[in-house]
Amino acid sequence: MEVGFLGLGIMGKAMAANLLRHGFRVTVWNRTLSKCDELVAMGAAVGDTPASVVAKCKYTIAMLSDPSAALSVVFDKDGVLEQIGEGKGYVDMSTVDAATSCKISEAVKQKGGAFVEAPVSGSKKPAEDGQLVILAAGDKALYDDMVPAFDVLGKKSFFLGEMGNGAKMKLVVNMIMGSMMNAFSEGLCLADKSGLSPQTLLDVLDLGAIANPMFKMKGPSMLQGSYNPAFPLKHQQKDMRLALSLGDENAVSMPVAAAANEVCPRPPYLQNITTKLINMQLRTGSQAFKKARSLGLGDLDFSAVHEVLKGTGGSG
Ligand SMILES: NC(=O)C1=CN([C@@H]2O[C@H](COP(=O)(O)OP(=O)(O)OC[C@H]3O[C@@H](n4cnc5c(N)ncnc54)[C@H](OP(=O)(O)O)[C@@H]3O)[C@@H](O)[C@H]2O)C=CC1
Ligand SMILES: O=CC(=O)O
Repeated sequence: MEVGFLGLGIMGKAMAANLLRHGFRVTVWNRTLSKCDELVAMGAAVGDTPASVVAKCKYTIAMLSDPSAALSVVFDKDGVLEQIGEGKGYVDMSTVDAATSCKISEAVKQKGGAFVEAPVSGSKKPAEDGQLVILAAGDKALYDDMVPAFDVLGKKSFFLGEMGNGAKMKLVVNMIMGSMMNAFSEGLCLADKSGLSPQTLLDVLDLGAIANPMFKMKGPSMLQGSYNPAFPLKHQQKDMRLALSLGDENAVSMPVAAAANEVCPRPPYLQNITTKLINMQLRTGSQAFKKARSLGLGDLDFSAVHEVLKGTGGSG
């Protein structure tokens, strides 16, 4: 099977390499073209532009940073839309909001092509190991065509129905993950400040009902203040922002997610007012992931939010 692959960041590079290792013929493109070299050494071909990749390949996958990148690669000059058409499929695996997926879907369909959104759960290591969880929605026939590729990239694919459901599911998952990371970081700080060994806390957590791969993998490096990026903090902050916006759209109050993002001590005059007002303050106020980005930590792993929560990153 031949596929195009647009976007060779942390995830895209690992995913394209995996496809190559499993015998797929892959044509890659990346905005910074030099990042294609490693894939070429593994046997990939290179396209000069997204349009040229789509012209060559029946199926093209994208793995890009955010909604603006996803839209740019489709709609800008030399973009996907210039060559998509009858008999071709486009699969965007980036984490974006449902509105972005729907906009791309409509444009691709108008040109006669098929579109599937397929964001993934799982980070750099699962991408390298083909252990992602794929959250797809949209054109079912294209989804079925892509199953051989999804089987290489992931351990399980979900087809979630209408366009936008993949994006929404991914944002719900990452909203939970971002809140958990904040709670975890606070727990490490609390253990430390109250005279307990944070390492012993990790051991205790790992044996109990809330043991999970994220605590196990990130905990030891957080204790060392080491944040080599697997999932960049700037992307987690984007996901919190998009998830909170999804909450707003659906009138779902999410005080935990909002509070987990918050870093400013609440001023006393706000402490006794209604939950609704507090939520407004949290959503418009300084937030932990935002604060971390503003301190220049956006390219580190998202666990670097720990620096803000423990105060060394300079809390607001
Ligand atoms: N890392 C992770 O653990 C996971 C990430 N995700 C999601 O997957 C997506 C990719 O993540 P990841 O690989 O970590 O991100 P990276 O930041 O490592 O890579 C981002 C990619 O997007 C490209 N890009 C950014 N802006 C533009 C633009 N305007 N036009 C064209 N290309 C652009 C970059 O190109 P260039 O090299 O030129 O900068 C790069 O190829 C994100 O949506 C993220 O939220 C999902 C699950 C896990
Ligand atoms: O989006 C990030 C992940 O780890 O999943």
